Amino acid sequence: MAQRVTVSDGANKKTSRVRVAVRLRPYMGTQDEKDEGPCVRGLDSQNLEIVNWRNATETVKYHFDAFHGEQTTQQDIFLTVKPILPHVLNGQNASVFAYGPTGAGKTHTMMGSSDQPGVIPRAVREVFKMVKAKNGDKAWDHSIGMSYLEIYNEKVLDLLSPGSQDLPIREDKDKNILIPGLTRTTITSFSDFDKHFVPASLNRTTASTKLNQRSSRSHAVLLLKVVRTQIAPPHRQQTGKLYLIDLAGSEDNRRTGNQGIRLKESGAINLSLFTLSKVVDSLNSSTAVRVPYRDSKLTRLLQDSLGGSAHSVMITNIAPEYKYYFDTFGALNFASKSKLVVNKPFTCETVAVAVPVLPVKRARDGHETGGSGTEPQKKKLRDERKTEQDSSPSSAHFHSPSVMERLLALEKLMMNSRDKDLAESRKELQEHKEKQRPFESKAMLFNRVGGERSGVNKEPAFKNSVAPLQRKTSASKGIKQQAVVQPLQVNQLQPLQQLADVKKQSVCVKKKEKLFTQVEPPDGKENFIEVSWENQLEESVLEGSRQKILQVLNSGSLKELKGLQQIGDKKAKLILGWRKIHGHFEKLDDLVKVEGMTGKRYSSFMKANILSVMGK
Ligand SMILES: Nc1ncnc2c1ncn2[C@@H]1O[C@H](COP(=O)(O)OP(=O)(O)OP(=O)(O)O)[C@@H](O)[C@H]1O
Repeated sequence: MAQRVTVSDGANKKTSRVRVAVRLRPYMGTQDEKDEGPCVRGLDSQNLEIVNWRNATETVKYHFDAFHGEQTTQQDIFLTVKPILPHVLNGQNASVFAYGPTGAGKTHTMMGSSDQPGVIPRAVREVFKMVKAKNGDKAWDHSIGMSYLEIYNEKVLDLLSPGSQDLPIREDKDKNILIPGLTRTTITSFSDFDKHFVPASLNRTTASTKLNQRSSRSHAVLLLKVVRTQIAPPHRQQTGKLYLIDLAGSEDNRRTGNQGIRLKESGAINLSLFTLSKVVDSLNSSTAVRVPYRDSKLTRLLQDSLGGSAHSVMITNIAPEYKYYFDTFGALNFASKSKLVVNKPFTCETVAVAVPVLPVKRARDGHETGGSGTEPQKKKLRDERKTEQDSSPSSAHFHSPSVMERLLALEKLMMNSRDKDLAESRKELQEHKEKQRPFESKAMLFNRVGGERSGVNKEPAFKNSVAPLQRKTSASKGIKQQAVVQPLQVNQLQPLQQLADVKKQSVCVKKKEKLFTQVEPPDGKENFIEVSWENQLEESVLEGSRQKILQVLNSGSLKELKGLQQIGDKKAKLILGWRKIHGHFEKLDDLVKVEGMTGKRYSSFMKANILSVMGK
């Protein structure tokens, strides 16, 4: 019976980090109508930089296990993958996948062409070569089987048996992932493989989108199973699996022009890619408790071949043209959460024209089409559609002026005008409250909000304190902004100071998280509370309000966002910009990741908005 081989270098220690390489495809004039030049460039074999959209005079620098520039050959890419292949012959599992925006070169990297074969044909050839070499010792017999499937709209379809139904993914008692009913063809040579692989590839679902004439609409997964059987007794047998995956491209439907079926495909693609990014994050994080393999078919399939004892290489494909800027930025952030902002000018020609206008333009576009669609859960996907349909009522909900809104606006006014007599303002507030008996209990809560805010008064008011977009003029500010980003991998070559900055960033995150639940200490004056104001509300009411706020944050237009309490024009744009890069807010707490939204402001924002929602 096949046994699972694990590699252990300590109890419960994850042994295999996902190795990340980035490949920059050559600049294509045809993809750049405005002739703006590249927005990203390599620095050396591990580092690259991309123009900072917030400040065109700066670049954001990334470090990876490997960086492959525009001149890279298919063989160079294969050499990044080659080291993991021998493990498959030792009964271990491995996976290689190409990730990146649509049109950035994933299929070119994985499949290639007849004159420039990609990772898949090269890896298969190499496996045969290794098996041949091993067969020389006569101790083990090897057999190789191939399966080939696509995951299309969250369905597992057999590419070697077109027309088959959605196949189930199961796990056996040894935690091996199996797909009952999936064709497995024994192959004895590379030409044998080619004979099956080429026609089966034509079965893959592709379609033309605005960004790629032949865009892959599914994740194509080639599985090689190498079974190694000991010739002499006790005839031990080991099975190693190699997954070679050409992922569908992450998509921004504002630019693909996707509608109807394409849009549905896109939702499924983005969902699985989002889950994949969470899985990779968890695997590379020392603190993650649960790896969310089960959240998509793709990651479920890869469960025994990605992370744990398996060996994985992710090739992130990126494109240099400005029109891919946000896709590239998103892909790089997925590939490495450990980024460094440096105050170093990029070449003037490449930054002068496009960057500063992009965020605003795209944020507006976002509302017209309902966002990029990077949804964390299937449920959210459904919710998103529902949200699209419900968008007007939702907007009305947050725009209809209410007593609570007016009360809160009054309080905001109080906070904004520092010179205003506090006692007088409170008197005014009290008058409003008295007029509205039905809201008495809520108004009491509001008073408490005001109490907590008495400490906030010492800080600039929200509207006036939103940081301008071009604010990264010092290294310290840059680092502060990254505080919301968890490092994916530690850059061994980073100077000590930079490593210290990364550490600082985690501390910062912790502090912010604490603020969410902490009740601010009394300031010795009036209106302070000892217990969390949330405890005063019924949980279901609170949850309902939170959901409404989250819905607006995730699908609201600029106008709808501005309808939220304490969200002005600048903050609304920053939220839209954040959404564009990172996808949706999974939870409300994620709002602190938006520039300028401190833990304190977040607490205040939540109170104001929950009360506002309740007051309607
Ligand atoms: N390194 C490269 N050198 C030359 N041409 C490339 C390179 N990478 C990609 N291309 C070309 O760019 C175009 C888009 O590439 P490809 O289809 O591989 O993108 P993709 O990321 O797989 O897109 P999708 O996700 O939409 O399937 C193709 O015409 C391809 O030949």
